[in-house]
Amino acid sequence: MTKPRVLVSDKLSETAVQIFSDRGIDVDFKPDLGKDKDALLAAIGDYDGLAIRSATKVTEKLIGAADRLKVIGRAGIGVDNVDIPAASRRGIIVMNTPFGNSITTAEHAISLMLAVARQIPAADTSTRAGKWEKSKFMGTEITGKRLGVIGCGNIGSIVATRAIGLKMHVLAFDPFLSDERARDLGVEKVELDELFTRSDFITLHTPLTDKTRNIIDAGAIAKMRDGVRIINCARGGLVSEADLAEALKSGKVAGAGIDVFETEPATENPLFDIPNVVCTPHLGASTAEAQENVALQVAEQMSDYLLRGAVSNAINMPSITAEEAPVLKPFVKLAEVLGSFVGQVAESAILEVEILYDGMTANLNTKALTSATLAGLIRPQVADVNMVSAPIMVKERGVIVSEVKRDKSGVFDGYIKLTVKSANQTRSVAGTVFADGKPRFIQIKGINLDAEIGRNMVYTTNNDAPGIIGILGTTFGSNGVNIANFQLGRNRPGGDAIALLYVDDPVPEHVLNKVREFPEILSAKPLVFDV
Ligand SMILES: NC(=O)C1=CN([C@@H]2O[C@H](COP(=O)(O)OP(=O)(O)OC[C@H]3O[C@@H](n4cnc5c(N)ncnc54)[C@H](O)[C@@H]3O)[C@@H](O)[C@H]2O)C=CC1
Ligand SMILES: O=C(O)C(=O)COP(=O)(O)O
Repeated sequence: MTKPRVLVSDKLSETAVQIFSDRGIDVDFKPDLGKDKDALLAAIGDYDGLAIRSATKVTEKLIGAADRLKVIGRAGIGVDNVDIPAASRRGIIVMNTPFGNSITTAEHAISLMLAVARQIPAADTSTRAGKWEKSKFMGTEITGKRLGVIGCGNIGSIVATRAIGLKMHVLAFDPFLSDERARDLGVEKVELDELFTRSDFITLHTPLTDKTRNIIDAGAIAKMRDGVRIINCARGGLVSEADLAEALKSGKVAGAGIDVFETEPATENPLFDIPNVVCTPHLGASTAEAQENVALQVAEQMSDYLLRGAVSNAINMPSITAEEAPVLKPFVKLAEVLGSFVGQVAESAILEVEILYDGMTANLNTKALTSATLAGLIRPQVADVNMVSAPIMVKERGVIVSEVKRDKSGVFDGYIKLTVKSANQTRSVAGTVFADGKPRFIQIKGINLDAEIGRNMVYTTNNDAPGIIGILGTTFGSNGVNIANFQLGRNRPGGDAIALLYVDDPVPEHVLNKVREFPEILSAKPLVFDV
């Protein structure tokens, strides 16, 4: 295996570089490259992995030039700077480090809240200027005040518990916050409008999505208490800067603590000229501790993926642990082969896919196996597809996918059965992995068999009549096609029958046509499997 190559294009701790090198990965540490779009575009084609923070914008254009890229690792939480659908379509895994900087960011939100409440930056500047303006900087106490937390996930809940420690009453709005979790945290769960109308301070901790963009705008501010203070340590774009600036000028909003901006780096901004606004340059995650955490974690995760196929904290792919990866590998192969079989024989548009996990296969990572099945299924139509891109591509095509799990029901410890409904037919194929670690077909069209899977195969459907073995054996043999393995099956004597032949080399079309001339042979298809 050639050594994977990783580019670090943002200011990550050098711990990341050390870890990549120690794990045997070639690493280029170019912390300023992320800011230079053109240089990054020119360089990206040489790398298998890209490690970033928020300064590198991973656009569709960049992904289009990333011919070798397999993984993007975000040393941090927010991945709104990565075009995830574009990465998924190209089969590139996007992973983040969901906990490494959350305490640090929560602490920054609390710091900004206190700094705004007591106008510490302005008081500092004034004092250093020799003004001693004691009465100008009258503050507000936070004890007993209501803090509204919008988004009560990792960071929001840390902020909430810290604020409770500071004797604040916390109101939380988060559509995914359960009553039980709210009780455990000691917060009052409320709807957004109630949070707006009752809070003295409001802090934002949601990701930036189409739903959360401008969650605080003029309309939201109008519902708030006069003199409310707003803290944004999550993402610029959650708060309309123009509307906030107006509300600060009118006095409706008494102060704001802003770490993140609609456009970053923010060198000019409508908020900069307004007093009672405390600004920091996206420092939420910037502590030595957090930066060590996220650098270490992202480098370990990316190395595990590039070297061992383990997937953790991926946004666009189910997790696969390093221990699980080798166990799962033959079943991933089996799943791909099952999908590939149907994908190669299907003649009309696929409408529905059902994957049945029987016995021990139901206890494996079926999400990953389903992704592999889908990749095999659509690879005959879209060559450049893998476990990351297959689910999104299948979804884009409107195909309904379902998974069924059940206890062991037959002679095998477990097997996978794929049933695919297309416009004019329903097809099914089942397989398992034998003790030798190799996948086998055990059923096709409901007909039992035990077929070894080779790279080149021929699949025929035929009438159950005498002489089929002779027809296939003689026609192939007289045309120089060597058969490695031959499997026959039928649903009942004289009924539907199939044959599956594992051949040494691809069978030329003119030889298949000769086979097709026999009236007993209903169809003959060449198949290729990546085994
Ligand atoms: N300033 C900085 O340097 C940093 C900023 N961040 C930002 O903080 C954000 C939150 O991080 P975590 O708490 O770790 O994420 P998380 O995923 O644990 O929590 C986000 C919460 O927001 C909730 N949410 C989603 N849509 C919502 C909506 N419409 N209204 C209310 N709640 C909604 C989710 O249910 C979830 O509980 C990140 O997405 C990132 O953008 C994160 C780290 C550092
Ligand atoms: O982790 C996040 O979401 C952050 O916003 C931190 O950003 P940064 O890594 O400091 O550029």
